[in-house]
Amino acid sequence: MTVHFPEDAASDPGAAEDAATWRPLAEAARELVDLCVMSDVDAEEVRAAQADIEAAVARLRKVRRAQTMGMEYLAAGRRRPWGNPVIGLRNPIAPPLVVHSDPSGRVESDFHCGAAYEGPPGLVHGGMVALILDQILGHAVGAAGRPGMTGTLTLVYRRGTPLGDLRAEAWVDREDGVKTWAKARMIGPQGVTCEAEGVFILPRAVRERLGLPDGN
Ligand SMILES: CC(C)(COP(=O)(O)OP(=O)(O)OC[C@H]1O[C@@H](n2cnc3c(N)ncnc32)[C@H](O)[C@@H]1OP(=O)(O)O)[C@@H](O)C(=O)NCCC(=O)NCCSC(=O)Cc1ccccc1
Repeated sequence: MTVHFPEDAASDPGAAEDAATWRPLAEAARELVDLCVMSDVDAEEVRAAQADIEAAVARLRKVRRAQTMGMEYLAAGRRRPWGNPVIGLRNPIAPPLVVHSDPSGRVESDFHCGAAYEGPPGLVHGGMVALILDQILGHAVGAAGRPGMTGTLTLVYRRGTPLGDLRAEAWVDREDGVKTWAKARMIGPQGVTCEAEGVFILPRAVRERLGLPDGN
């Protein structure tokens, strides 16, 4: 089974222009998220900032899309994962990761997790670690031409993942019929912090739509 879905740039000619408009907004909002946690200004400054944010929100909500970006672009046969919470360039809660991949399914990303992702003091929340590893496992199977949904995700937290600069790596381990196993690891300054394995399956409904025989 080899399935390739259209890549953003090739099938989405307006993407660069739209990204130039929206990316800076998300970057500003990301810094805002960080400062909601880290700022130490006085109460008067906080209230003034709140009024500024409310003014920006009033501008942005003048026009709201009818459905999410994922759904809208899927209907047009394209992909624009800009709302994705790990890689989405329009999503302020995404670090965001820039993921590099090759056709064998090896993927890697160097990224930064700041104070907004803190779980235990000084450490990245374990759910965030799982989120990031799940995402890059998905990239690995997709890059290898075997995209799918996570069926089972297994995580082993070896040591705490410190906030700051991090690296995530993933690769395809094996495949059997419609199932693909991929492995991933999170790496901090002291080495591997978490190892993950995912079983990815292209849902039956999609297999049937694409005319893919089960088990091949
Ligand atoms: C699609 C599936 C997982 C499986 O359904 P169907 O296609 O109907 O399965 P079918 O019954 O045809 O069995 C076929 C074979 O598979 C086996 N098998 C079955 N289930 C499991 C299992 N759970 N785990 C392991 N194996 C399982 C089953 O035994 C059989 O094996 P066999 O051939 O006999 O050896 C469905 O339950 C589902 O949609 N779950 C929700 C998934 C979801 O929401 N995930 C989170 C969102 S994704 C995300 O966020 C990450 C991401 C980020 C970026 C990019 C990409 C991804």
